[in-house]
This record gives sequence, structure tokens and C-alpha cells, in this order.
Amino acid sequence: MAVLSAEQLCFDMSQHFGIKDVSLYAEQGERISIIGPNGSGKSTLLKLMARLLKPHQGLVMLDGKDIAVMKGRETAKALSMLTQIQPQLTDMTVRDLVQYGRHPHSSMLSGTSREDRAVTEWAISATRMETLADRPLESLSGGERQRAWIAMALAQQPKVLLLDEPTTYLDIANQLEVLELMNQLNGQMNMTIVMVLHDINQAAQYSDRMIVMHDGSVVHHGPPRDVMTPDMFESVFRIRVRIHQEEAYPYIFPLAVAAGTL
Ligand SMILES: Nc1ncnc2c1ncn2[C@@H]1O[C@H](COP(=O)(O)OP(=O)(O)OP(=O)(O)O)[C@@H](O)[C@H]1O
Repeated sequence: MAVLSAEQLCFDMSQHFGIKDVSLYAEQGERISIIGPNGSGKSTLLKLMARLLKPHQGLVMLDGKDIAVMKGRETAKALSMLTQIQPQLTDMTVRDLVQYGRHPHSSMLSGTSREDRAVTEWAISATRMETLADRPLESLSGGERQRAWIAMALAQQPKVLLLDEPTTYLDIANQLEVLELMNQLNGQMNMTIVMVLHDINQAAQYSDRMIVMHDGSVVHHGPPRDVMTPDMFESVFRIRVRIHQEEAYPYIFPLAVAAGTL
């Protein structure tokens, strides 16, 4: 059964752009990448799925319930989203931030429980933040700060984790580390991972399925092997590519901008 699905979502962002009749689903334990050119609606779609935006038409179902009528705390227990731009928090420490992720699970009366503290420490260690746990966020590098936000999202222990370009600002080793961490959470906890990625080769390597957006619509979806075709790259990304299919996942070499694009 799908743990998260969208049915015929429509959302007018402006006079010039809208999400048009998008339907999709994510099964429990799937790893899905959303790819597409700049401005194709990837972040908007993710925000609709996380209830940060309200669709003008259609609905989002989370764990069998209409997300629009779920309580905030109930949603936060099942779904966590890491947005592209994090708010600037100044003197809050990493541990404080991660503990904040326990909020949906904590009770107002009993405060922070032993379990909250244990999960906080688990999330800190899963993201290799032990030595940075008492540092204020403002003192961290971009990559370290990104890991701190991921730790906070993990502390929610969601069934579904949505990530909008989680590898932005990270060097290549940290990019792979974040993607490996997603694999690990997926494998060990059966967490459903839905992420917007710009690096198509990384998307192919770290996903079971890819969703391709173009001009506010989903134009292709399926396993990387089926989605990554020369025609798709030419019509959606306006590039010509060479595709290697012999690996466990396909790999592209961009060759040139497609004829007639420049
Ligand atoms: N607050 C806003 N008001 C008006 N238009 C907006 C707003 N936010 C986004 N848009 C427009 O909506 C369209 C889709 O934006 P969105 O951020 O969803 O695309 P994206 O595929 O995630 O892009 P990118 O790859 O550049 O991050 C763009 O044309 C963008 O300019």
C-alpha cells in the first residue's frame, strides 16, 4: 500500500506557473527521486506533499488519511521534510535542534522523556555529529549544518522523509555520505525517502524510482533504467547524452545542449 500519495493535485503558483493534475505514490520503503529542470515545480510539489502548501484541487494521502484533515502533530510523526533553505538559527546548539525534532512525540506534561533523549543521541550519531553536538549552529560549516538539519528530521522518526536538494552546498564526499545515510535509513528502518536531486547520476544510483517533472507536470516515472532515455533528456532537459546501461543503474554523460535550444 502507498504510504504517501497525491491524487490529481493542481496548484496555481502564479499567473505563469502551476502544478497541473499531478498524481503519484510512494510505497513504504521506496526510494524516489524527483528530477526536472529549474522551475519545473519540484519544490512546489514537495511542499504540497508535506502540507506546506494547500492544493487548489486534489488531495494528498499520508498513511491512508487525507493530510488536509490530519492534526499537525500526527502529520509530523509520520512525515518529515527537509526544505531547501533552512531558517537561520543563531545560538541554538546542534543537540537542541535535534531534540526539537522530538517535539511531535513529546508530551506537554512529562516533557523530554528518556526515549526522546535516546532518539536524539541516535540521530546525532547516525549523522556523525557527536563531536559537534554542543556547538551553536551558527559556528558550523554549510555541510555540517545540513547534517544537523537531517539529524533533526531523523529525530522525528518519520515513516516518510522528504528532502529538497539535500546535497546542495556539500562537497562530493559529504554528498555521498548524505545519500548513503538515506540508503541506510531506508534499509534499516524501511523509511520511505523522497528527494529532489539535481545530479541525475546520483538520483539513478540512489533511487528505486524516478519522477520527472516538466513545466508543472509529471511527464515520466519509473525505474531509472526506463526513465533515463535519450528522448527524455532531449525533450525535458534539452540536452544530448550518452547513456551507459551496463551497471546496476544507468549512468549518463552529458554531450551537448540539444540542437535548436541555443
Ligand atoms: N512564491 C512564489 N511566487 C511566485 N512564483 C513562485 C514562487 N515560488 C516559486 N515560484 C515559481 O514557481 C515555479 C516552480 O518553482 P519550484 O521552486 O517549484 O521549481 P523547482 O523545479 O524546484 O526549481 P529549482 O530546480 O530551480 O529549485 C518557478 O517558475 C518559480 O519561479
